[in-house]
Amino acid sequence: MHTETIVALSSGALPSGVAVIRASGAKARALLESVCGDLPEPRRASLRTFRDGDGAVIDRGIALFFDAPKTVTGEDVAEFHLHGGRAVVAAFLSAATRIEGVRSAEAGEFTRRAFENGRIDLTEAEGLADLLSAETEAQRRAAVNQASGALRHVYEGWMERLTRARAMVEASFDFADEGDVGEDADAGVRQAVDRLIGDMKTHLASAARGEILRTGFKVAIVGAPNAGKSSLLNALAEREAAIVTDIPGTTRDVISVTLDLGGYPVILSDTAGIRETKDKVEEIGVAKARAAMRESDLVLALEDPADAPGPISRFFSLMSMVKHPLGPMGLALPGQEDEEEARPTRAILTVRTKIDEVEGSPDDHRARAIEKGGYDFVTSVKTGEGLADLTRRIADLAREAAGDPTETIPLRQRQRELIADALRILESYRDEPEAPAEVAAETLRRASTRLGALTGQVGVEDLLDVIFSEFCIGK
Ligand SMILES: Nc1nc2c(c(=O)[nH]1)N(C=O)[C@@H](CNc1ccc(C(=O)N[C@@H](CCC(=O)O)C(=O)O)cc1)CN2
Ligand SMILES: Nc1nc2c(ncn2[C@@H]2O[C@H](COP(=O)(O)OP(=O)(O)OP(=O)(O)O)[C@@H](O)[C@H]2O)c(=O)[nH]1
Ligand SMILES: [Mg+2]
Repeated sequence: MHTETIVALSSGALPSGVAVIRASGAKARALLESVCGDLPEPRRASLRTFRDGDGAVIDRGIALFFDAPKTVTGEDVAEFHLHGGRAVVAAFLSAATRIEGVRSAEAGEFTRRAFENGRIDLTEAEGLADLLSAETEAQRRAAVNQASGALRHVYEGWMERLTRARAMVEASFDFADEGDVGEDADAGVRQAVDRLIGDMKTHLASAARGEILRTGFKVAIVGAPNAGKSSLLNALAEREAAIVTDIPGTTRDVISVTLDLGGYPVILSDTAGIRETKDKVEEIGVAKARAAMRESDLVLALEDPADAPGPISRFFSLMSMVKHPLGPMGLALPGQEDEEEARPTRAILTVRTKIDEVEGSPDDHRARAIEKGGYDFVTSVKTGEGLADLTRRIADLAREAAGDPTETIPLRQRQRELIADALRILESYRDEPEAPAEVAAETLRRASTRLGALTGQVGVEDLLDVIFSEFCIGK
């Protein structure tokens, strides 16, 4: 139990309509009594005049008292809803921290107390951090799922199964000279551990998809100089993010914008036109373009009507630059199956740009261009043709790659490493069936400390500072 009471502004930037100040700890009652003149009835919004230590009025607002232990932090909690002016909040915080035993909260300290008092586990705290930083609908849905205990449930289930297996191994010490009983128990434990290994592997594999919710679905726009790459980026981003000129070789650096497409975070990168060049700056740009292509989940290969090679030859020359290409049909190419840690979707879409420069009715030349070249899309930033279709396709691919946000698990590196560690240990148990029971018990114990660290049950003390500093002050 903490002796100090913490207080902070929990609502957003000032000025705001209403500012919410929270306090947590043993002095929450004293704070309420001092500021409001009385202790409001628990869990009822009460209108009060807030006064400082000298009795001067700070503001008139709503006060709330939540009595421990069934509160968000597990401690007594006070809330004050004030008018959201900078000076109002400053005066209130200064009056509050003048009370003995009350100090300003550090980043994430309310959540940390909730964790330390067992109100939430570490995966739920991490889910809350994700919820606060969620910018798209899919990110929000995944985060609220995790903050509500979806991962906790999975990891506690694993822990329970492992604990049962350990109990049986430890019990088998006593059966050492009773032959049959010990062997039956041993077979049961081995089967249980095998199943656990299988479930953990499935979990890690589906987490690889969820990672796209964290990093964004990466799309690289590539093509020859002047193909209309920067124009397309600007059109999709709906702002002038990249310089556009009629001079081939305008773009040198990779220019990225983050979009919300159908609720999925998409990072769209404009790159330098790829060509042989003697210009040192442009050459570096071309190298960066190739790197961006390799790191992307989707490549948009652009060609304008002046481009000679045509989409198919270009497609095949692009393939040699992409690490794990999937054809436009989503088929993996032979000998280039995804590595385990690689992202599931890699695709190339060919785009014919500047279709407005071609004579004829829009419908005619779309039909002609698709027939002639087999482009996936024909577009014009002048008329807007094809842009909505292209955007929809990118969003679809992002959704396919990331999976359903209520099921995908955007694991953190910390979690992935702990699971991989526990897996390695369990596999070493599996692979040494002749090991003495004492050794087996020790191996399983080591695996269980890794699983315990996932939910924060064990061995995370030095990690907590890192995890909770991710939050803002007041959370
Ligand atoms: N004004 C305000 N709004 C807020 C918060 C807050 O602290 N203050 N929250 C801050 O994050 C979130 C809500 N989270 C909360 C989670 C648990 C409890 C709580 O008191 N739980 C008890 C009692 C449940 C009950 O009475 O039904 C419990 O779970 O035992 C309160 C808020 C979002 N909105
Ligand atoms: N008519 C027409 N012109 C376009 C279209 N898209 C781009 N352009 C023009 O084509 C020229 C090149 O466009 P950019 O977007 O700078 O081309 P880029 O591929 O980024 O070129 P680099 O950065 O040099 O590789 C500019 O003059 C654009 O105005 C289009 O859809 N229709
Ligand atoms: Mg450009």
